[in-house]
Amino acid sequence: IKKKKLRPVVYSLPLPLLRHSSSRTFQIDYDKDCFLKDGELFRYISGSIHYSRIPQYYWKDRLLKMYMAGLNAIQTYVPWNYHEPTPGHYNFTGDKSLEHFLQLCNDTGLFVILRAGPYICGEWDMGGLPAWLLQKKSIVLRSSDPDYLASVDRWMSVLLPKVKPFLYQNNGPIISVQVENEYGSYFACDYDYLRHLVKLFRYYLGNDVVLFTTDGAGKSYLKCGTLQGLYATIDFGPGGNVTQLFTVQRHAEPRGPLVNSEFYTGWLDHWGQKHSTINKAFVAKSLDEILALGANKNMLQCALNEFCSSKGANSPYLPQVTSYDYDAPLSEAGDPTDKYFAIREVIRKYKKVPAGPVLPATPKFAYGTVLVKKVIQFYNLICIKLCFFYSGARYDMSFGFMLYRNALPRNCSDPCPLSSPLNGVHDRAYVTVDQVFQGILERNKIISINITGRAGAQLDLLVENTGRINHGKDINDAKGLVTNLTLASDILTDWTIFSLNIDEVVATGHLNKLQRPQSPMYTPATTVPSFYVGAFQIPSGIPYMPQDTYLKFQGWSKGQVWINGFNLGRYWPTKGPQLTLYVPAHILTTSVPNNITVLELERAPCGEELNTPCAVEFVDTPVHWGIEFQSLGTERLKARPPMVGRLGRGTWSRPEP
Ligand SMILES: CCCCNC(=S)N1C[C@H](O)[C@@H](O)[C@@H](O)[C@H]1CO
Repeated sequence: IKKKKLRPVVYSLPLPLLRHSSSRTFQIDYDKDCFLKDGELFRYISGSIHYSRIPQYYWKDRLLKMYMAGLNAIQTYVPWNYHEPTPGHYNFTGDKSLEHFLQLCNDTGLFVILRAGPYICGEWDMGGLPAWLLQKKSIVLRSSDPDYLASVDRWMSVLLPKVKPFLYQNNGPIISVQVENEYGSYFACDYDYLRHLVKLFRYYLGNDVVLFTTDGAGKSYLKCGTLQGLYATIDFGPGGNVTQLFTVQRHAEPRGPLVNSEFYTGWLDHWGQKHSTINKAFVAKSLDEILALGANKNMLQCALNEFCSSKGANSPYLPQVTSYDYDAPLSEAGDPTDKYFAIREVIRKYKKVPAGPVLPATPKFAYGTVLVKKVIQFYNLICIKLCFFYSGARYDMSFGFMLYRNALPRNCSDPCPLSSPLNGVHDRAYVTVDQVFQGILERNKIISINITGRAGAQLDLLVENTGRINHGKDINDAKGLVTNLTLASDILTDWTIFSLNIDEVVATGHLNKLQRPQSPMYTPATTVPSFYVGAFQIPSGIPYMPQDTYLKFQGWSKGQVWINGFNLGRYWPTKGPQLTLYVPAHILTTSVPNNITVLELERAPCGEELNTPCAVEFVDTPVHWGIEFQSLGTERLKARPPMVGRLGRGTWSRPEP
């Protein structure tokens, strides 16, 4: 039999990197209190950039801008749930190609400080831990819980072998790897867990790589966050006494380099709170003090975006906004700000800053108003094949919506109270009876509403996950109806649960083909969660088109939006402060009309009953500090005064461990 010629199996390996180990070294010198790179004193001035929040299309642009700022390193988180969305299934392709990102850092001449988790915080859903861990209701996250550790072991057996070829010792850019994240701020204080992680990281990465921890600049944090064999670093923002703050690090590390792993150049935003800003001069002054001490430092340099819905929340429950603007030196669109140039001038005092022009802000284009029309109410989606029936099984939809359906067990011609006595709506439930809107139940805020309907009428609760708590003891943040509801004195049971991945529905393009309302039960009410679709053509032949833009929802309430199937995230202008969504150019096209799909959950400013057309608007400047009063138009909240909070973290007092 003719031997079948075996074709070489070609793997899509990342760009070639010398895989063999080299003579390169990166170490800590405890005599000279510094890092040594190939035996020479080395101090890093690093900037945070989260590859998981930037389309691959823009990685090079952002990295070059960070390089031109004078940084010699970047710091990035690896969100576990970004790469293992369901147990045992991994994705490191496209915008998730960590290896490609690491190669680009290498090519750009930037070293990498890799914050490998398994927990990362980072205003990311559940701090990067996958929601499917919560299928074990009693799991103790970030501990020696055997089920948690088994999942961590499996995840690290996939991640760390991918990381190893990119270590500096192997001719890669990674000079150090962070284990866990601010563990000292967590209640468990489980040293066996940290020991387990050290063994795991050493097993896969070897004994040469510098492993470190990061904790708030307080002895109480270092107590449970540090471990022998992991170099202890701290984080603090501007406004403190840097010499005094570094004495805290010296409690854990009497010798070795001073390191601030998170110097806050801005701060995070929550829906309904004022936009956080920190004055650039304030930042520059503190940065100067830190660098004058010879310390190593990482700062949040590059703002980012939360496409899809991986945004986290803080406790007491406050979901974070879609944009990770953070008032960072590089904006969410990658535009250098005044703060960027102020920081660059400080760095110039301590090291050579690359000559040549800084890459300019990318051009933005205001494509103008685009009409959209209502095509289907959310509940009618259930009949589309993408729906799933979950007969009460504990299914924690990682992202998106769950629909809970029941029949009214009693006649509520006179209003009956529908309540969540144990505050178990996680996080917002849009309530209808026979498709007639009744109201909204909201975690921590609205735990009872009155509803009306005849016995046996169809009660629907569309439950929205607005982000899992990513910091502190409440990160076991399961979603859906996590405790019973009552209708008057009845406990409602036997729900039919639909868990719908809206991204999949939108990606089918089916909604954009719908020409008119799809159901005899269709009501023109503008207050039932509904999909609106539209399209707009960007003329071809115009140089440099398409360009970045921002999408504005004047008069809309709350929802999500997709363009050409790309999930741009949540809008919530009635809460603010973010009033526009960044739209990166690469999701737009000039060759065919661009599709817009809007899921408005509350009230649209348009429709038959209002006799007004529905529209959204593409503008060329972002608004991060406003709020949209439905009737009153836009009022700009006064920009927040520079925040000087404890540890420079703004007004948030860090929860004690
Ligand atoms: C209000 C609590 C904020 C918790 N987060 C804190 S302290 N931070 C430290 C944390 O390590 C980092 O990932 C970020 O989450 C940062 C805030 O941007």
